[in-house]
This record gives sequence, C-alpha cells and structure tokens, in this order.
Amino acid sequence: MALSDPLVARSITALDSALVLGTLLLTVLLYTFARERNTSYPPGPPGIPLLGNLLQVDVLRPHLQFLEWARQYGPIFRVRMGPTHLVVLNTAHAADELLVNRGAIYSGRAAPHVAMGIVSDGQRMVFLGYTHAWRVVRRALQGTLGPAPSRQLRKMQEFESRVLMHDLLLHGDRSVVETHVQGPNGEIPEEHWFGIVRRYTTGVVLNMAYGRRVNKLFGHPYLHRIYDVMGNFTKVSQPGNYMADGFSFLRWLPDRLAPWRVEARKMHLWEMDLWGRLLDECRATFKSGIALAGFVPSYLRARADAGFEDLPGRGVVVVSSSAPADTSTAGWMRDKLLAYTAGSMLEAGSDTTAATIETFVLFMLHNPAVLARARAELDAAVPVAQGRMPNWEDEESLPLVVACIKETLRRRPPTIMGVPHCADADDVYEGHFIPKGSTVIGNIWAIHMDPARYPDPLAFRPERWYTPGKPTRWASGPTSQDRDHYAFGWGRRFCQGSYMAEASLFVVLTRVLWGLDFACPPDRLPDPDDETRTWSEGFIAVPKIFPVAFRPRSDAHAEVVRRAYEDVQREWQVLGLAVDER
Ligand code: HEM
Repeated sequence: MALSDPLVARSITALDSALVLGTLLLTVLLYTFARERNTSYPPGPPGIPLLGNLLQVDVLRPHLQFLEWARQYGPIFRVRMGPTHLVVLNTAHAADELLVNRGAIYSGRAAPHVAMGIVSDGQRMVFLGYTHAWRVVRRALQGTLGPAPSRQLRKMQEFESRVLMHDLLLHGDRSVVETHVQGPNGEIPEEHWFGIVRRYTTGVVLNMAYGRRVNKLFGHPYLHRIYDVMGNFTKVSQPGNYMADGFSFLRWLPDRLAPWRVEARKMHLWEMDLWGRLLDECRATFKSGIALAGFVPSYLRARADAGFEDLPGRGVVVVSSSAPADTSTAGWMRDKLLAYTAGSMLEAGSDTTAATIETFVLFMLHNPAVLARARAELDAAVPVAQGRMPNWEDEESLPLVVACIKETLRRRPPTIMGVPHCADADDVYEGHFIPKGSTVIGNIWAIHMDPARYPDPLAFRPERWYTPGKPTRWASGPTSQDRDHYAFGWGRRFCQGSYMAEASLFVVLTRVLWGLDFACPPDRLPDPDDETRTWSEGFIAVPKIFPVAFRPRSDAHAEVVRRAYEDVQREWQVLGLAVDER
C-alpha cells in the first residue's frame, strides 16, 4: 500500500499522536514523582499519580473540601490538580505574609489557558499576569476607581438607587405569588426581584465605564448579554473544565484534534460582539464630537490627545519611560485590551455587588432582632418626616447598619475563595518550598470561618464590628493593618472596585432597610448553611433566587421613594441620559 493512501496516512497519524501523547504523559509522571520525592512541600492530602487530588475535590464548590483540609493541615497546605500545584493559605497571617508582604513575587495570575488565552485572547484584566500591560490597565482604572475619584461616582449610585427603590415597590409580592424558575446556567427571570438588583449593579458599572444607562428591566439590549458572557466565562474558566488548561502539551495538537480550541475561538468572537461593539459605539459617539462621561470616553479622549486616536489590536503600546521596565506604567491600551478592560469592570462589579445585596436580605430575614435594631438606628438618624432617604452623610450615625454590611461580606463573601494568585518565583515559607508557577489561593472562606479570629464563625453577628456611639470603620484593606475581613482579596491585586462596591452597598441597603418591609414565606426561606440548595456553583458563589415580598413601611416612606424617582427622571434628561421605561 502506498503511503499516499489516505486510510494508511490517517492511521499512521493516529498512531503517532497516541505515541507522542503517551510519551509526554510518562515524562510528566516521572518528572512529577522525582521532583516530589526530593522537596519539602507544604503538607497536604496524598493524591494519585497524574491526577493528584483532582478526584477528591468538587471543582464547582472547592471551598468545602478546602475548609476541611485547612482544619486538618493548618495555615498552609498543598494539593495537586493534575499537573497544577495549588498552595492554599488558610490564615490571615499566612495570606498577608505571602500575598501582601511578598507581593513582588505573588501578584501574578495563573490564568486558565482556554478561558484567558483563547476565549479572551489574553486581554481579560482579572487574569492578566503581573506585567507591564497589567500595570498600564491598573493605573488607568485608578483614576476612576481610586478612593478619591470613586466619590465622583456616587451621584450616579444615588440616582440609580432611587430607581431600585421604586422598582422594588412596584415589584411588591410578585416573586412570591408568581412561579419563577432560574435557568440552567443561573439565568434570572426578568420579573424576579434579583433582576431589579442586577439592573442597579450592572447599570452603575455600565455608567462608570461607558457613561450609559440600563434604563429598563425588560428587553434591554445589553443587560442579559452581559450576564450570558459572564456566565459562560465562569464556566469555561472553571478548573478541570478543559484538559488543555492542566496538560500544556495538549495545546500543540492541531485544530482537528482539539475541538475545544475551535469552540473557544468562536466564543471569543461572540464576546467581541458585545465588548467590541460597546467600544465601537462609544468611539463613534466620541468621533462625532459628543462628549460622554465615563472611563472609556475619557480614556479615548486622553489617548487621542497623546497622539494615539486609533490604536487597533491587542495589548498596550509601550511609551518610553524613565522608570525601570518592571515598575513602569507608561503606555496606552490598544482597542481590544480597552474593550476587555471595560468588560472586566462589568464582570467584576455586577454579580459580586448584587450577590452581597441579596445575601444581606437573606441574613436580615434570618435575624429579625438585628433587622429591628438596624431599622431603629435608621429611623433615629433619618426620620421619615425629613422627607428624604438616607445618604452617605448619615454614615457616621449608622454604625450598626455598616456593621451588618461588613458581617455579610465576612459571613458569605461572594468570591468565596478569592481570585487565585500565582508565584512568579520559587519561594520558601516557614520551611515549605513553594515552586515558581504554583497557583496560590488566599482561602477567604477558611479565614472567615476561623474561630480563633471570628468566634462562632457561622453566626451572623454584626456586634463583632459594632461599638455603640462610634462610627464603624469599613476596615476592608488594602493594607494588612486595616483588615477586618478579606472579601476584597490581597496586595497589589486587591479589588480595585472596593470603594465603589462599598458605596453601592451602603446607599442601597440603608435605603432598603429604611423604606421597605420585606418578607419571605418561612417554608421558602433558604438556609444559608445549605450549600447546594442556597448557593450557586462557581468561583462567584451567589444566592439562588428566593422569593421576597416588598412593601413600603408607611405611606410617607412610599411618597418619598416615588418623589425621588420622579425627580431623577428630570435629572436623566438634564444629563442627556435615557429616562426609565417601565
Ligand atoms: C462586593 C463587591 C465586590 C467584591 C466582594 C469583590 C471582590 C474581589 C476580589 C476577591 C478580587 C480579587 C483580589 C485578589 O486577587 O486578591 C477582585 C478583583 C477585582 N475587582 Fe472586585 N469585588 C467587588 C466589586 C467590584 C467592583 C464594583 C469593581 C469595579 C467596578 C471591581 C473591580 C475589580 C477589579 C478590576 C479587580 C481585578 C484586580 C486585578 O486583577 O488587579 N470589583 N474583586
């Protein structure tokens, strides 16, 4: 038979591939064994060859098993998920020491190959390595999200919270009397009160990024697309989802043997149809001379002023700087990185904040005595006779309410295991070797459940933070000296939106407590300790939908909410923004 015979050629190719694959697997196996025998790694559960501990962990809810191992092995343990070394830090001290004090080494990201390299074309900010491009992005965002500039965002947060209050009033008991079913990928029915919360959280970030509004709950062109993209990305970035994430040699396979790559490229185009289109629309407006507020319009303006009006492509354009290459922030984002950076804001800021609001309501329903005390505090600080809703100026008079928000972030942090960092160099911690390339997890869940730091950790107890008559400090970082909880992560990768997030939580939750009674039928109230029934899977573990009936605490409260909503419609027009459509 001639070699040109297609059947023979195909079987030789298949045999070759199998041999190459087998040899590579064997090499990985031998290398792993040899390395492990001679090194003093952190303690950890024994695994099996090749797969390590992969089969011992529910990859969709790893925090449960990781908490068990934290109790067994202490401040630091190590597991292997296939070829990936995971070093897990379970006390505040260990996490602060590595992720903050040794931030020069531990600020990288272990990005999943398929989700970051292909689906995001390497441009998603949250997964960028500790690189020059990341520094350029981070510096650009700080001008909008930093402690001082983020105060400029409060006007829109205040305006949008009026719409949220109005919508919850309109919602009434709809999610209790109607049957709503969550979609298989966590999709929220538009009529459910979770949709009202999402409209707020996504709306304020969309406004921050693009100066646009989400002005309707039903049929908005972007609202659902954003959640679809986020949901898909959460799925594809899940550890264990793609073999090629763990076994890098699979990345050499040609397309016909790697259908995941073809699928991932399609996903990238689908994502660009959203993030790229938002940028294109913004650029068209900018070029037509209309001045929009927001991070992206301001960035396009500044970039054009610097002589880079059009910068197609990915990554950054390097601008010479006198700073050393490893600290320089000089440079401009090209279009694709800019589009993904704005998209990353929407992803990072929407579900996390929405989940915290919903979780707060859940804990209040479970703790009616705390709720009554928080309300009494609000009624004293902002009597309804004043004809206004609470605002940030009232913060000092509301120490218990702030303590309740902090306790929500501690008791159930939305990014329950944080976002993994990566060790960019070999290191030793308390005699334990941490190899370069290890994925390093600040185990927020284990730290928040540490009874030495938080006695009776499962109890919802705002008193941990509350001193009567004294303002409650947020104490959420970024410095290790100013930490009561770790919901926003660590060090140089600390959540850049934390000031914006806390401002949203404050204005929304003080208003909800102040103006609305809310109730859930006891037999439908989810149990916060029931992991599978109450919380979603994934690296942002959010509450599953539960029904709540909202009604005004009095006619006077309802009147204040209604008036604030009507007034804000005029404000939208003055600002040239879309009015609400209901
Ligand atoms: C309650 C709400 C939020 C929580 C709990 C939260 C939590 C987190 C966590 C745990 C990280 C990873 C930190 C680390 O790597 O150690 C993170 C990163 C980040 N967050 Fe947030 N976040 C929230 C809201 C927001 C908002 C509103 C924004 C902006 C609109 C935002 C923007 C970011 C960005 C840009 C990063 C990536 C930082 C980097 O990789 O350098 N977050 N967030």
